[in-house]
Parts: sequence; structure tokens; C-alpha cells
Amino acid sequence: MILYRLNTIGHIVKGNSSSVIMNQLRKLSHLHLIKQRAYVDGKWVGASTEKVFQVSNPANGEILSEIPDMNEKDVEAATKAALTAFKKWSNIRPYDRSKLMRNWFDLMVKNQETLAQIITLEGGKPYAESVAEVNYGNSYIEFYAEEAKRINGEIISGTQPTKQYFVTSNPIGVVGLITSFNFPLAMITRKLSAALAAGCTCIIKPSTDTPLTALAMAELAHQAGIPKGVVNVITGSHGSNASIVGYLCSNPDVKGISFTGSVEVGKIINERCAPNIKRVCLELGGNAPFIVYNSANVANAVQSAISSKFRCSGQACVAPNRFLVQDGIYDCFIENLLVEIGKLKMGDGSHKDVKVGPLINVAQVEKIRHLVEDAVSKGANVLIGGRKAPLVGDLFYEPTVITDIRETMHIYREEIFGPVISILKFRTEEESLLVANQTDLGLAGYIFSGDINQIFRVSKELEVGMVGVNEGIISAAEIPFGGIKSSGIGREGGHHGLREFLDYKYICVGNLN
Ligand SMILES: NC(=O)c1ccc[n+]([C@@H]2O[C@H](COP(=O)([O-])OP(=O)(O)OC[C@H]3O[C@@H](n4cnc5c(N)ncnc54)[C@H](O)[C@@H]3O)[C@@H](O)[C@H]2O)c1
Ligand SMILES: N[C@@H](CC=O)C(=O)O
Repeated sequence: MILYRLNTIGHIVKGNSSSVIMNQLRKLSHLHLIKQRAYVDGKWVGASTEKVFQVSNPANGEILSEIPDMNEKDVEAATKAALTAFKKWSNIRPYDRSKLMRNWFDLMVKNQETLAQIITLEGGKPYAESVAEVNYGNSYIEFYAEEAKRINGEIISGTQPTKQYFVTSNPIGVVGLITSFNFPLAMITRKLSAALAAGCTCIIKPSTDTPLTALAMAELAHQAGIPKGVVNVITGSHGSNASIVGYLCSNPDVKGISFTGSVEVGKIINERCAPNIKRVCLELGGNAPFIVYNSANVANAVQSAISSKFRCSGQACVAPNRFLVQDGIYDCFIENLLVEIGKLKMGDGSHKDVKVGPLINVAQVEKIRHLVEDAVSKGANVLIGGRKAPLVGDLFYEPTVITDIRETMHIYREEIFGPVISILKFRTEEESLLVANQTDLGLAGYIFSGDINQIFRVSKELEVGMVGVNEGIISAAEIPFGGIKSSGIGREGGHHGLREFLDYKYICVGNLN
């Protein structure tokens, strides 16, 4: 029998190894971007303790890889590397930063199929969605490679004739980028590309559930010629997250933290960063209303509901959470919705025709189960689904529609993050706004209406950072993505996203004649 082991740069080679899962490595060895090491200072490294943790495929539980379970000592090494690299990276010509980012973009495009396969393997989303994520994620690299050349200062016209005021834009320094499992590529490129363009160096801490995509991206950044120490990826198990992230938040050499994840962890990060007055950008959870008014095009509203709700099995921060449907079209909307849901095939995302993959882990499945059971116990009606799908796999939950949602139910206020459509009927526009805004969260909101006056009125009143009008997919590299209320602080994407990684410096030249 041929045995395989990892060489010092994390590639699979023939030889003896006791720590890796041989069958899986053999099966995956054609995916040359699957790594078993973290990436620090331009090198592929293990944890200082040599501890590892397993990454598995949520569709079938198969172990995909074992990767380093790092600790504070490992993060310290990454921080030192990023600090050393910052001196050079922040001072090279923006055109040179742009060129290196463009090289990275080209390699990401060239390897898009392998990247998409890795996303499906570790995250479970249907392959077509993974390809869409790679394209979407790459668009941030392309966008910010161009923006890197346009980070300009200002000359301000003053009232005092003997003084001239200048403002320069400068990178804030080393930054920690901590990301969620659900978009393992795009949530990183959205942060990393803006940070690199601004001249910052980075320590990336990908989700414990989906670190392989991040490591594959690091390999391509390495091949693109991005200098050592500029991009570092550290990995950790669920048990190590608090200490790894805690170190990044409290080390004064790390000047900013950009976090994408739950409100719960976002609050911890905000608290940990406060003593050092550290810059934070928090992209947190949502509770999006999806309001369908009587004048809406129902066919469009139904198609948009399907595409925005079932993307990543409902595990998207901007996924609609509460469907508010006006009484005049309520029956018609539901009838059409059920027909479309009946067409959705559930299964392993690597199989053709699968539209709904697994949830990421047992905790997520249990959360959905509890939310639906609580709603049903308080009077909600299940029209379709409403249960786990053990015959498909342990982490599958059936696409579900429940109606008669009330304020007392947990599902009314909490982010569902699963394939469950919860519906309320309303009569007046005033009532719809009252319900839509009755939440602490304010990420996205959707309006379906044929009345232009209503569209402007409701867009203005919705307490959210982003509004989709007659449209369920609103993300793009060039727009400011982010929320208000407890959904976060700051924006990612567009020229706005650069500001999270820049400081202004005002220079006054005085005593001029
Ligand atoms: N607003 C946005 O742009 C956006 C985008 C994607 C996801 N999200 C939100 O992310 C959440 C789902 O993602 P998730 O389950 O990966 O979130 P999460 O908060 O559990 O994890 C996010 C990151 O923090 C790490 N982490 C987990 N527990 C930690 C702890 N105690 N201390 C320090 N770090 C910890 C994780 O490993 C991961 O890297 C949802 O609420 C979703 O709405 C928001
Ligand atoms: N789906 C969002 C990320 C949140 O999950 C996006 O489109 O960027």
C-alpha cells in the first residue's frame, strides 16, 4: 500500500505518516490547493504545540483534512511577521501593490473551479453557488486592485491666508481579519483586498468550520508574489478561538480588527478591543424583513424569495428572516411559493441539480429545530417541511414554510440562518413598517411593490443599512455593505470599505507669505 505524508510546505507526498487521514488525502490529492498547514511569514507552518483539528464535509461527515490548532504563541509569531512586513508594504508604490493584487486576482480566476470545489467540500453549498461565490469574492480583489491607485489626499481651502492645509490618507497598520463560515472566500477577499490596497498587512483567522478555502487563497497570494508577512493565515479549533481572537484584540501592535460573524461574538470582540481604543469593523447578523405589497409582481417576489432565502441553505447574513405579505396577494404569494419550494432538490452540494445543501454543524441544525418547534407550540402552522431530513444526512433540514408568526415566538426576533420561511400577513403599510422595524438588528430589508411613491417612503423608513427594491440579491463589490443597530459598525466594499483601513493625517504649513 502506498502511504502518504505531508512535506514541510504542506504538500502531500509519498511516505509514512501517522497523523493524517490517509484515505481522504488520497481522494483529495488532485485538489492541489488543499493544505494541511497554516501560513505565517510566507511559510507553511504547524502549531507550536503540534496540535491539529479536523475539518469535515457537512454533507456526509467525511474528514477532509487535519490542520494546525494554534494558540497565542503562534498568533504572536504572525503578528511580528505582519509588523515587519508593514514597513515595506505600506511604503511601496500603490501601483506596485495594485499589480501584485492583480496577479493574485488572475490566479484566483485561473483556479476558480478548484476553489469552488473546496468551498463545497468544507461548507456544503451547492457547487454552482460556490462558483458564484468565487466570482463574487474575486470581484473585490479586482475592484480594490484598482482603488489602490486612487487613495489620494486633499488640499483644503482655508480662511487664513498664511496657512495651507493638507490631508493625507495612511494605512492604519497590522490588522486582524476574522471571518464567518458561510462565505469562506468572499468574506475574506472583501476585507483583505481593501486592507492590502490601503497598505495594511494582515492576520486572517478563518472560521474553524471552513479554513481550507482561506489556506488555498493564501497559497495563490504566495504564488502571486505578495511578499512574506503581508498575508498570514492562522487556524484554530472551536476551543482555541477565544484565545486566538482575544490575543489579536488585545495586542497593541494590531491596530484594527475587522470581524464578520454573529452578534454574540461581535460584542465580545468590541469589548476586548475597547481598552486599546482599537479600530473595529463589525459585520454581524441580520433579521431582514421581506415585504410584499399588494401592487408587487408576485412572480418576481416569489423567485426573489427563493433565491435570497435558500442561498447557502438560508445561512446568509442578508437572507430574508421575516416575510411580511399584504392581505390582497397573501394567498397567491403562498400558493406560488409552495410550488417553487417543491422543486428544490436537497443533497450533497457536489451533486448536479442539488439546490439546498446541509447546514454547517449540529449546533445550527438544533437551533433551527428549536426555533420551529417553539413557533409551532405557540400557534404557527407548518405548510411544508418543518423537520430534519436524516435520510439525506445528519445536517440537513427540509426547506420549510411556516405562517401565523407572532411577536411572542423566538423566530420573530432571532436570526434563523436556515432554510425556513416564516410569514406574517399584514393589512396596511404602517403596520408593515412597525413589524419590520421591531428588531434590534438592521442589516438588510427588501420591498416588493409596483408603487414608486411607496418604494421611496418605505425605503426611507426601514431601519436597515441596505434595501433591495424588487430584488433579492443586493451584494456587489462596489457598494457599501453593512448594517445599523446591532448589525454592526462600519462598511465593507466600495470606496467606503477602504476607510476602515486608513487614518487621516492633517498637515498645516504655516507662516507662508
Ligand atoms: N454582516 C455581514 O456581512 C455578515 C456576513 C456573513 C455572516 N454574518 C453573520 O455571521 C454569523 C454566522 O457566522 P458564524 O457562525 O461563523 O459566526 P461566529 O460568530 O460563530 O464565528 C465568526 C468567527 O468568529 C470565530 N469565533 C467563534 N466563537 C468565537 C469566540 N467565542 N471568540 C472568538 N472568536 C470566535 C469563528 O471561528 C469565526 O472565525 C451570522 O450571524 C451571520 O449573519 C454576517
Ligand atoms: N451573503 C452576504 C454575506 C453574508 O452572509 C454577501 O452576499 O456578501
